[in-house]
Amino acid sequence: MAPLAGSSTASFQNTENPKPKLPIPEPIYSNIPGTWAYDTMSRRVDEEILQRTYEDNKDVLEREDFGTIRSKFDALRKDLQTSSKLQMLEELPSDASPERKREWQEWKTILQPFLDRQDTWLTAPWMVTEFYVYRRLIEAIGFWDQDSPGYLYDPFVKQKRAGLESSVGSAEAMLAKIPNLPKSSSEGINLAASIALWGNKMDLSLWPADASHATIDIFSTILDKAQENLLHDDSDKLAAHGEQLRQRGGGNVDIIVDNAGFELITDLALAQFLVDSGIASSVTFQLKSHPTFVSDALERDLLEHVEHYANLDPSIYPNARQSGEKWETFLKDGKWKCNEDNFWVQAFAMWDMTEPLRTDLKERCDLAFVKGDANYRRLLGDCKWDMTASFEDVVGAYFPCPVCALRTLKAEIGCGMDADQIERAQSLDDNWQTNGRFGVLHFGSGASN
Ligand SMILES: O=P(O)(O)OC[C@@]1(O)O[C@H](CO)[C@@H](O)[C@@H]1O
Repeated sequence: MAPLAGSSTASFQNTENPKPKLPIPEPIYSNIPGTWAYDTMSRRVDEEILQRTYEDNKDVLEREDFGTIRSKFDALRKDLQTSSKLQMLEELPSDASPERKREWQEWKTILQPFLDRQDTWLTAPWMVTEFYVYRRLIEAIGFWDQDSPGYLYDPFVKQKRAGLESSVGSAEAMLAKIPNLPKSSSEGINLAASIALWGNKMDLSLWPADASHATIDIFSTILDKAQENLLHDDSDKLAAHGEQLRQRGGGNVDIIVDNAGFELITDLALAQFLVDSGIASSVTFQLKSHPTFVSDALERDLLEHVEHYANLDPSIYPNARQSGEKWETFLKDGKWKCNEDNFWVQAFAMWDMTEPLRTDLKERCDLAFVKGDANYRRLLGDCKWDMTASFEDVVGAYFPCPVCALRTLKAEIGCGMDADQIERAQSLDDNWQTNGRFGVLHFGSGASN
C-alpha cells in the first residue's frame, strides 16, 4: 500500500529553526510488507517487545490494584494487533502541572495531522507511531500520576538491570584501555568514539541481555572488525575539533544517550576519556524523561550503572571498579551532569527541537555526540534521504552545535555514505541496513558555526 496523498510531512512544528540544506524527502512509513518498519509495527512491537514486557512484569500486572493499568496495556496491544486508527492521548486532569500540560500539547502537535487524516498505526509515519507506542505505555502505567500504582514505575527495569549485570565481563577489558589512551593525538579520541559507536550494537531490544551470547566478551571481536564495518568515517574531523577544544582548555560536550547496559558503559568510557584528555571541561548526558524503546537510559539508570561499577569487587574487576569510582567523582564534582528532557522521547525531527533545549545546545554546547539508531533517525527526520546525500547538508546545516553521530545501522535509512561503501555492504550482507553489523561516524559543523 502506498502512503496516503499529502502525507509527506516529517516536520510537524514548522518552527523557524534552521532546516536541512537539501529538500526534505518523504518520511518512512511502516505499511510496506517486507520492510523492517512494517515488521516492527505490524508484529515485533506487540509480539516481541510488549509480550516480553508483560512477562517481565507479570507479577504486578496481575495484581488487583494494577487492574486499570492491565486493561489499558491490553487495549494498546489490541490496537497494535488490529492496526486501529490512532487516537489522542487521554485528556489531563485540570490541575495537571504546567510541565505535563506542555508535554501533552507537544504530543498533540505531533499527532494532530495524522488524527485529522484518520491514520492507522501503519499509515502514519513510522517515527510517529513507534515513539507513540511507548508514550501510550507510559499513559497506561500512569507514570506521572501520583495516585496511580504505576507512578514512576519502569516496566523495562528488569531488562535494563540484566543488561547492566551482563555488561561487566566485556567492560572490564574495554575499560582497561581507557586510562592508557593517548590524550593529545587523534588515536585516543578515535578509539574512545569507536568504542561508544560499537557499543550501540549491543541494543537490548535486538539482543536481549539474557541471550547466551550477551554474557561473553564479544565486544573485543566487534572492535576488531570496527574499521572494516564502518561505512563512513569522519574521525579526522572529530579529532581536529576535539584538539581545538583541548587547546582552549576544554569544551562543554554532550552525549545524547541511547541504550542502558553495555552501550551506556561505553558512553561513560567515552565521557571519561573526554574529561581525562582535557577535550571536555564538562560532559552533559542527555537522557530520556520516561522509559522508552525498552533499553533507553533515564538519569536513574545512569546513576545505577555508575553505582554498580563503583561497588564491583576490585579483585575480580579492577578496571571496571576504578572507572566506577572515577565516574562517581566526576558526578560529585559537577564535571558530569545529567539532563532529562521530553524532547528525547518525542517523534519530532531534530530540526524541530523544542525550547529551551535548542537554545541551550546552541549557546552552551561545543560538541554533541548523538548515539544510536533511533536518535540518528530523528537527525534525518526519519526521511528517505539519498544515502549519498552529505551529512553536512542534511544535519550539519541545521543542528544547533557541532555534532558527531555514532550509529550502527538498524533501520532502512541513512545519508553521507559513498556509493562504493553502500555497494560493498550490499554485497556482503542482505540485511546490512538493519542488523547492526555496519556503522557510521559522521561529523557536522552545526548551524551556529
Ligand atoms: O536506537 P537504537 O537502540 O540503536 O535502535 C533502536 C531500534 O532497535 O529500534 C528501532 C526499531 O524498533 C530502530 O530504530 C532500531 O532498529
